[in-house]
Amino acid sequence: MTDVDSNLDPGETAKAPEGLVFRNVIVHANGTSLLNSVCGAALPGHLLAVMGPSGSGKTSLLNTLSGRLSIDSGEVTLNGIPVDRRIKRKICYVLQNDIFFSNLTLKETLSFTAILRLPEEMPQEDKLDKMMTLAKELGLQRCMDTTMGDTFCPGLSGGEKKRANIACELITDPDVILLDEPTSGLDYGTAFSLIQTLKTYTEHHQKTVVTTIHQPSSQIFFQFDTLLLMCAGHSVYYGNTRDVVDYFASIELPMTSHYNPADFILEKLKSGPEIQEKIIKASYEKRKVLKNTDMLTHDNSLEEIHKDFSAVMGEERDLDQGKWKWREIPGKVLNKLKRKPKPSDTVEEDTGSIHMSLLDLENTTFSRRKWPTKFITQYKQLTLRTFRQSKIRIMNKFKLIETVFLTVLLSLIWFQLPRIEETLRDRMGVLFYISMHWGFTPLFDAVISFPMEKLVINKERAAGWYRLSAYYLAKITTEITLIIVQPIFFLTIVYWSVGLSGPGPFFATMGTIFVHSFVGQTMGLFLGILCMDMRRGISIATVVIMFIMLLGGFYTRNMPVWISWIKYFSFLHYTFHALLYLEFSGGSPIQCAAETGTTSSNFPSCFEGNNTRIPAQDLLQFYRIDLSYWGYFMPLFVFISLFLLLGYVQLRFFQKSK
Ligand SMILES: Nc1ncnc2c1ncn2[C@@H]1O[C@H](COP(=O)(O)OP(=O)(O)OP(=O)(O)O)[C@@H](O)[C@H]1O
Repeated sequence: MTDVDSNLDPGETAKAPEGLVFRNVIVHANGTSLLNSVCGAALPGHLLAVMGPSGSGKTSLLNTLSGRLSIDSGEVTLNGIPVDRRIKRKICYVLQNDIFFSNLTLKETLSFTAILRLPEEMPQEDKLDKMMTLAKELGLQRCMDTTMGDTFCPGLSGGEKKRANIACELITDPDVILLDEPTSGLDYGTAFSLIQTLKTYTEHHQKTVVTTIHQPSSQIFFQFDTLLLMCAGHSVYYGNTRDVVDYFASIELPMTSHYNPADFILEKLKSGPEIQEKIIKASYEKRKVLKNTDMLTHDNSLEEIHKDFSAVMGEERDLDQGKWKWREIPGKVLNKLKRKPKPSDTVEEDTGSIHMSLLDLENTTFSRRKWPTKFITQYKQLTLRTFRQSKIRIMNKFKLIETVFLTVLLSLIWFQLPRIEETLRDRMGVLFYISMHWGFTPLFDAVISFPMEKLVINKERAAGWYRLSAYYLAKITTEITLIIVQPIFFLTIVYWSVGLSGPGPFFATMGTIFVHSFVGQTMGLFLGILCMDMRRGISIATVVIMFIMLLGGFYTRNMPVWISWIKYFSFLHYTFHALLYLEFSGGSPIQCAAETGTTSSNFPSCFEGNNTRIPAQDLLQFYRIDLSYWGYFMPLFVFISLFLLLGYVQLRFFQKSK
């Protein structure tokens, strides 16, 4: 029997501790030591603040606790169970930056999150009820119809956005909530109110909350129950927040009066290598002294136990050498570590039933599934969201003005082109222009769309909200739907104003332009994914467009044979030739050029025979349109499949979501 076992009361069984416990965590990345033997614990109903100077390892610790950074040695457990892939889902991580789609309202953002992140089995009304209750609890009910906004368009305030960020994570009812500097960028009043809301929520729902914090005011500082101080990757203090000043005094670093304790601590931690070394050394000394005392067996106050925790957990080697193990802590001590009393007996209120139903679901299918919702739900929701977000980019009033302007301009420039040999060049020009415009506009739109969404998608993918395939498919369907509206208007007017072939070829031209725009869009998406940076994407897209345009068949009709194969890489070549095919093989015939002293027809059937009209076959032959319409149309589908596949592979395997 171990020393600790002998302290167990009859009938009391040793249990694993509740909450998030981390012991002797060592983490390296790229040859740098990020965390050195870091210890601490976050208990249900308590707010744990992680403080330290910039670069001390606060974010690294949160990344480790959330499972985004792997540990080299040590242990992280939740309710006694090592944090693995499954347990990771019970931990939510509120990132420092509030990353949202700016065009959506708060209500749309939260509804989308609730529907996607809550289990499929939960009725949609319950999901939305839960979302509304949470919004109310976080004080967001007044701004539900405000857009999220960004630097360019105003929307939610900094504090509201932060609350929204927290709400998106709390919606799944996680056991542990990790927050990276939730008060950064907020004024004192907003920061204080946010921490208070967080504290109430933590106590009310008995959540385990760990938050990093940078230079809090003394009022904010004392809202935290427990404090973990970091210095150069070491945990130099873990214990009750109120005791930290005494602790510093005990290591001969007394605080002068009228000082904010948080400022005092940070000042000390930043005041040079000597003091830092002293603080780090003292923390290890303290652990050594405390390890031999029987601190877990006497009737300590919770605060004392917190202090003892830090000492005990710092001595993994001793634990491993067999004195006693964490899971063998006597039940009577554990009871002290358990829940704080709830502030009221009616805390569950109307969330209770939803909370319960969620727990029931947790224990059934939900916990066994990789994704909270089915593919079809994800696809539907993502399509709706992408539609709302993208429609402002693709269908804004400037785009509409541009389309109307070009429609009028083209209609006037080429108005009712006579079907005569002299205007063949213009006829080709208008068809080339149409192909170019409706290929390159979606290409450019798509190039910038992925880099714009990158941050949101990476955040959501890292937290496992949905399948990448659902997002990718939703993105493509939405954008192509939005993109084809404008060519319908443009073509319907320009085609008849110019006087192109006729009704049959009109519909075929429309179909060809749709598919052509789709090629442009998929190519743009691929380039956007490849670059993931708007400026680089646009530069590369410009070069690619020049290449495609040059080889499209309008400028380069007599290339040297040895290089002429290069034109097959230009999707514009196929569309342009398909449109020429439709134009020349259908509609009323083209009149031969009038014979004058200086000019004559280029077509033998005109100048050798007595034809006054150019046979369609001669026109196709003259412009080297060797394939049928379908022969030019089908390669466009090959381009679409290729770009879709390459884009997906790039996103899936080469763009990390962390
Ligand atoms: N992946 C990495 N590879 C190498 N070094 C890293 C990596 N991540 C973090 N670091 C380094 O580890 C140290 C701790 O970084 P961390 O972001 O955890 O600090 P922090 O306390 O959160 O700082 P801040 O308050 O400024 O956000 C820093 O010196 C940082 O440069």
